[in-house]
Amino acid sequence: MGAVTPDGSLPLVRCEDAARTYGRGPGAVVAVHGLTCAVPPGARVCVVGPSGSGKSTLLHLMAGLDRPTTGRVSHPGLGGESAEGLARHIGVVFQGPSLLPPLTAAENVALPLRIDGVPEDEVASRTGAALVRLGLESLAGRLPDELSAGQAQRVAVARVLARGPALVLADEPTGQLDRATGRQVLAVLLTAAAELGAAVLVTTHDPLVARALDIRWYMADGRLVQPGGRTDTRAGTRPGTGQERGGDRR
Ligand SMILES: Nc1ncnc2c1ncn2[C@@H]1O[C@H](COP(=O)(O)OP(=O)(O)OP(=O)(O)O)[C@@H](O)[C@H]1O
Repeated sequence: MGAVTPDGSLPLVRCEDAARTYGRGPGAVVAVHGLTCAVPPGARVCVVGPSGSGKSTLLHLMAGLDRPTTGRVSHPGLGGESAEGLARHIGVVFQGPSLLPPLTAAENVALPLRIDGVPEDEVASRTGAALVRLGLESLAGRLPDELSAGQAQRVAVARVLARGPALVLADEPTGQLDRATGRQVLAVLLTAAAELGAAVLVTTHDPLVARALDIRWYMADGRLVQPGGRTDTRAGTRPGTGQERGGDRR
């Protein structure tokens, strides 16, 4: 547990001097250098930076999919640190195709709920609601092969949102879509997350995507930097302020 965010709530995720190095010895790559940052409930954060700047590594650390080599990543606002507990509270949207090919769109959305042991009538209602929220009800019976890339990505978003996460982490969710489709997918993601009260953190290279979010963190060479290029040793968030970097960070 740790300090609260400016509005008094515990951050959903907090990185304290978290670093991740891949490999050892002379070939080691420091993907992120001691990052300190936090995402409070309901925040809409964009992590912007060029390819290789460490955005995905940061997202994986926040999701609990990877561990920092040094420093700490914690989830004080999510009431538990186990991997299983985190998976229920954090939804991850990946860049590329992530649907299971033999399952229909609806079955893909329902699968994590079934794995969670949700009763079957509730699986049906939550799946239906998620598909409607993403405008996919007419595509519920289609297989992934029968969907466009944008439709498939919307199903992936529906699958994440059906579990009712407190935090959605989206790694370049529009990276493989054309610009118009990408914007549409991002818009429905943000609207649906807002309806559910979920915080969102999106990584992107695309300044247009970044503009759709309230808070922008910039990364370069594994560090959080200010837009002008200075290293930002701590990034924090106050939801809805449109700030470029944090004020009170922890
Ligand atoms: N599994 C790995 N093994 C070795 N190096 C890695 C590994 N994953 C990432 N890296 C390196 O870590 C650095 C940061 O990579 P990361 O994928 O986090 O950047 P990114 O900003 O998300 O890039 P992109 O926008 O291209 O996805 C890069 O130099 C990358 O080559």
